Amino acid sequence: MTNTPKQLGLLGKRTDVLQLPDADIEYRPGFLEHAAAMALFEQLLAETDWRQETVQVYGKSHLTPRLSCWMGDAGLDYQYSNMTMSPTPWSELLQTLKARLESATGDKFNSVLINLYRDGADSNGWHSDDEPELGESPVIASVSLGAVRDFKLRRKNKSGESYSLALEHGSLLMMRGSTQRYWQHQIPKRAHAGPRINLTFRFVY
Ligand SMILES: O=C(O)CCC(=O)C(=O)O
Ligand SMILES: [Fe+2]
Repeated sequence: MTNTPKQLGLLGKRTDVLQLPDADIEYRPGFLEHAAAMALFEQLLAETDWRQETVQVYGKSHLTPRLSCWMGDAGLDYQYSNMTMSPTPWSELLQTLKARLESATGDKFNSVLINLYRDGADSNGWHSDDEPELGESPVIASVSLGAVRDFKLRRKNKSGESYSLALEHGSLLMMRGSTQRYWQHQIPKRAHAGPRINLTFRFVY
């Protein structure tokens, strides 16, 4: 089944603003209607050119504990955890979702990193999306599909402040302003979790 723009129906009006210092984070559960989000998940799972990237950590090569695909406007190159990625051209499906996000948020995006967490053993370690190409105040729109996973936040300073949020199927998480400068985030492993797809729409300068 192919998603038409109409089938990518938006539902939720509820927005939770996380009250974290030096961060600007909003969570919108039910941003996508359940069935539309399910269809999007199935189509992305089947049609995405999934790859397992290699990263260098302290001079050693590691396979990332998830699959991913980088999609975006032609000519964009992007550094992510010491790897350079050239984007796959936009699919019609994700161009449609991008347009919906742009009208819902008022922001512009020219690329998306798609992650597949095959099961609860897949994860994403502590990081900030603070590469110079994302500008001073990166705006990141994160759409979650499939299994619920915990999104952990921790302050970069020594205050020990942290926060945990369950990212639900069909939800949208917006990160703006100084969030990446002062906070890190991660998706830890989780026992018995089913597959999950996450899309982080970004604007690369
Ligand atoms: O899977 C997620 O919700 C977060 C993904 C993420 O942080 C990233 O790709 O930079
Ligand atoms: Fe991230």
